Amino acid sequence: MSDESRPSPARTPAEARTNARTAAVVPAAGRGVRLGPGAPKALRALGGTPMLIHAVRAMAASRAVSLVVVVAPPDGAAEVKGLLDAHALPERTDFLVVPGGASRQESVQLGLDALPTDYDIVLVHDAARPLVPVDTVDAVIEAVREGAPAVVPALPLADTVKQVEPAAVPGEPEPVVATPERARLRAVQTPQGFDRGTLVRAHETVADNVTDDASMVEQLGLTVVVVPGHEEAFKVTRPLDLVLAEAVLARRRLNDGF
Ligand SMILES: Nc1ccn([C@@H]2O[C@H](COP(=O)(O)OP(=O)(O)OP(=O)(O)O)[C@@H](O)[C@H]2O)c(=O)n1
Ligand SMILES: C[C@](O)(CO)[C@H](O)COP(=O)(O)O
Repeated sequence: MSDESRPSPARTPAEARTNARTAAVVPAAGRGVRLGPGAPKALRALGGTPMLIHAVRAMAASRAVSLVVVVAPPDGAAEVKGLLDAHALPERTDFLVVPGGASRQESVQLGLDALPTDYDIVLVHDAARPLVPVDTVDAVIEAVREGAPAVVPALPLADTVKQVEPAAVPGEPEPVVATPERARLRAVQTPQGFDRGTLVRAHETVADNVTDDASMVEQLGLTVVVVPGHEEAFKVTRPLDLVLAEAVLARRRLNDGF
């Protein structure tokens, strides 16, 4: 039998993923209680543009991402659709908007339910991380394409971390019970990337209210791998984070000359 007529060997899952289509689910349904009173966090302005639009653009900046599913505040789907219509995305990128749920896990699940069948790689990206650079997005996708079932971008920690016994009475000093070895700790960011079947199974299996999708995959007993995260992929959680995000954006605009 000549080489040409020989049937090609069965493809491994990793090979099958080389040409897989990639979608990003962007949970944006949170209130942003820690940021303080105001509109839902994802709709608050950063550099004059809603944080959510920055996050969606960050996903669409990757040439590999052809669909972004935005999970809107439960009563804000129409408003979010209007915002996305008003802020152009690259022509290659479609978007869908679905209403979110009461927890982050529920919101991600609702986003996954809306995904068309022909997407095999899924990114989950917090709307609250509006400034993640495209190189980080691409590194996550590349690691999933190469065969990892779950990939997280992460950074080493700058602070020492203590494990404490939470105080019985709020405000009382908390006793330290352990100091984990810092060199082995990482602060995890998004987008987290998944083989779609793995993420769907994780959400079907793990019923707790988990805020980190990759940890659900860990609970299935599968290996999650880390790629380098980026300082600018930080999560806007508290008021000072918004000040920092404005400063990062202003520096980018200065560097880009607009
Ligand atoms: N019911 C929820 C809760 C959170 N999220 C999203 O999950 C991401 C990460 O959550 P976090 O930063 O904790 O946002 P909030 O839950 O809004 O913050 P807080 O706990 O301060 O209210 C955010 O993009 C948020 O919009 C969501 O889609 N649905
Ligand atoms: C997914 C995440 O951003 C990874 O750091 C984080 O777990 C979200 O947690 P939050 O409590 O919803 O902020």
